[in-house]
Parts: sequence; structure tokens; C-alpha cells
Amino acid sequence: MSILCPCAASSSGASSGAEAKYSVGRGNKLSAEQVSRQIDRQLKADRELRRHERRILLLGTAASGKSTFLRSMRIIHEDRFSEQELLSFKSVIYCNIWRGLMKLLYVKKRLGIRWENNKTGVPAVKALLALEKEIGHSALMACGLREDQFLRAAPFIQVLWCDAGVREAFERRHSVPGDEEFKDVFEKCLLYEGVPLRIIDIGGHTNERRKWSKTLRIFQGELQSVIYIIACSTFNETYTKASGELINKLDESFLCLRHLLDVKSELFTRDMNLIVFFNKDDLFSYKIASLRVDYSKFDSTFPADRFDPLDLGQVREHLIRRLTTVVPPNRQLRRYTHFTTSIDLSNVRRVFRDIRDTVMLNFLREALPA
Ligand SMILES: Nc1nc2c(ncn2[C@@H]2O[C@H](COP(=O)(O)OP(=O)(O)OP(=O)(O)O)[C@@H](O)[C@H]2O)c(=O)[nH]1
Ligand SMILES: [Mg+2]
Repeated sequence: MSILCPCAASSSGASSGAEAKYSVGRGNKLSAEQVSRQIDRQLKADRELRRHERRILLLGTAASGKSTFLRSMRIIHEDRFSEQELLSFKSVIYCNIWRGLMKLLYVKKRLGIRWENNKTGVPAVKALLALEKEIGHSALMACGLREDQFLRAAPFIQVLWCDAGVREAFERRHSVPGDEEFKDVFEKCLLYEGVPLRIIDIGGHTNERRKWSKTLRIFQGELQSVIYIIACSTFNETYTKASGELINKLDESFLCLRHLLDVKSELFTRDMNLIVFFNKDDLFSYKIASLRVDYSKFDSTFPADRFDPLDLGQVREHLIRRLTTVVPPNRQLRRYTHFTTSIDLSNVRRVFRDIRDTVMLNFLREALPA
């Protein structure tokens, strides 16, 4: 039922082209006046859609799952990816694999992990040397590879990935801080129950956070909801700030939200919904319930004398309590929390249905034509 609405097509550049939009079929050429009238009609329709449009801003620290959530929403709402977008994902995937491998080799070195069986002549070492020869030293140091380079490098990457030392680096990767990169604001309009829903996704890297308040300011009075995404699975992960300070990623997520609400409080209006997603719940559950990672070792605010840090339900409750200290109930802001898994379509579908039933029902009612 849901399709990409026209405003999305025009804003994303995914439209099939003006000619297609304004033609009347083969052999029937339109006069300039007719085209002009059609454009006017289209503009009016777009304006009308924009008037009913509801906006949701996605915020959260780097890699919390904002873009993944948006992608899942697009799949659920049958918003087709254009051929160009699909092809662009190919290079993103190549780039991610390459950066992932480089990070693992870095982690391996930093932690002093040896190659498999502690040998220097193992296939992985040979693969690394062959890789350098194949694509050149400078490409090896670059943060991404061209498609042809990647395809040549792929067999060596596979050999490296089979090495037990590299696998160990993968298991221990969170103990070594990694780099982050700069990305752009991305927005997408989906048709949700007949209402155009514009979802704005801003990157969460430190450099990009100044865009958060800027975007909040631009859309002031027009934003119905801010979805703040916290990757709760990062409770035992750290990263190094530019100042050299080592910071726990979960603490950082809470700190950023607190900062935003305290320093930019005027940008959060009374009628705005603040929806907090504790995302990556799949990994979070796995760490606590299966790996039995003791949550209290990483969060000094956890009252281990009263609650069990290995009980998933109790740790979840603690996260909600911790959020309350950041967004106290007396704050004139409607707050909702959900535990989410952005990569799980059925979970995103259910969570969004819950949001609709609680938060969005009112604005959907308002927005729908009588
Ligand atoms: N296991 C798991 N992985 C997830 C989940 N959500 C996102 N990811 C993964 O986490 C990584 C980062 O997700 P993104 O959606 O790119 O994160 P982001 O918040 O957009 O990051 P920035 O744009 O850098 O701010 C990707 O590899 C996702 O596949 C989740 O719920 N569970
Ligand atoms: Mg993103």
C-alpha cells in the first residue's frame, strides 16, 4: 500500500525524470503551455503534501543504528531503492569490508596478537604480502578501494579472515578505539498510512553533532518527533575522544542527550515527542544473557546491591531509570522508550506500530484529510 511519495522522489533525486512526469504518452507532444500547467499542478500537489508532511529527526552517536533504522523503514514501506542507490551500496559494502579488515589488522598489532600458530610463514602473512603487491602500497593504506582493486584483493582478504589471529582481533576489537568518519545529512519521505512522513537522519560522529542543533533550529515548530538512538549493546565498549580521553560509548550516548536537552532546551518544544530507542537489543541481550557479561562492571550508576547485573530485565529497567535522570519526568516533553533491533524488520515494524498507536495517532489524525 505504501509507496514513495512524489515529494520524496523530487527531493532525493530518485524521480524517473521530468519528461516522464509531464508527458502524456508516445507521440502526444505537449505544448509549452500545457507543460507549464502540469508543472504548476505538480508543484501545488507537492506543496499540499508538504503541508501534511510530518517530520521525524533521527539523532544518536556514531553507529547507533540511525541509518539502519531508516533503511529498514524504507524496506517495510516498500520504498524501492533506485538502481543508482543499489549500485552505490556496492561500493559502501566493499569499503566497509576493507576498512573492517584494516581495523582488525590494526587491533591485532596494538594488542600484540600473533598470527595463527605463531608462525611467520602462514598463509595470512603470504596473503598480506601478495595483497600489497597486487594493489600497491598506497592503496593498502587508503581508507577504501575501487571496485576493480577490491575484486583483486578479495581472495587475499578471505585468507586473512581465516587466520585465527585475525579472528581473535575481531573478538577483542572493542577494547581498541577505532576511527570514525564524516557523513552527510540524509532525509527520506515515506508515505505512512496516507501521511507523508519525512525522516531526517543526521550522522552521529563528533564533527556532525553541531548539525543536530542546527537542524533542530531549521525545523523548529515543524518537528513532531525526535528519535534518539542509543546503542545499548555498547555498554562495555570505549572510544578515544580527540582530547585523548577514553570514554565509555554508552556513557557518551547519555551525555550527548543530556547536553542537547540542557544546552539547547529551547529547541525541544512541549508538543514534541522524544522517542528513545535502546537499539542493538539483539547484541545487548546476547552479551548479558548468553555471554554473561557483568553489566555492573561497566556502569557505575548500576545499583548492584539491589539489582542483578546478569538479569536482562533488570538491566533494561536500569537503563530506563538512567534515562529518567537525563530527561526528568517534570520536563515538559513527551518521552517514550523502546528496546529495538534496527536490523530486524519485524522488530522495526512492531516498534513503529507501537509508536503509531501511542505517539503518532494524534498527529496522523490531525494530518489526515477529514
Ligand atoms: N546487531 C545489530 N547491528 C546493528 C543494529 N542497528 C545497526 N546495526 C549495525 O551497526 C552499524 C552502524 O549502523 P548505522 O545505521 O550505520 O549507524 P548510524 O547511527 O547511522 O551511524 P552514523 O551515520 O555513523 O552516525 C551497521 O553495521 C549496522 O548494520 C542492531 O539493532 N543490531
Ligand atoms: Mg548513518
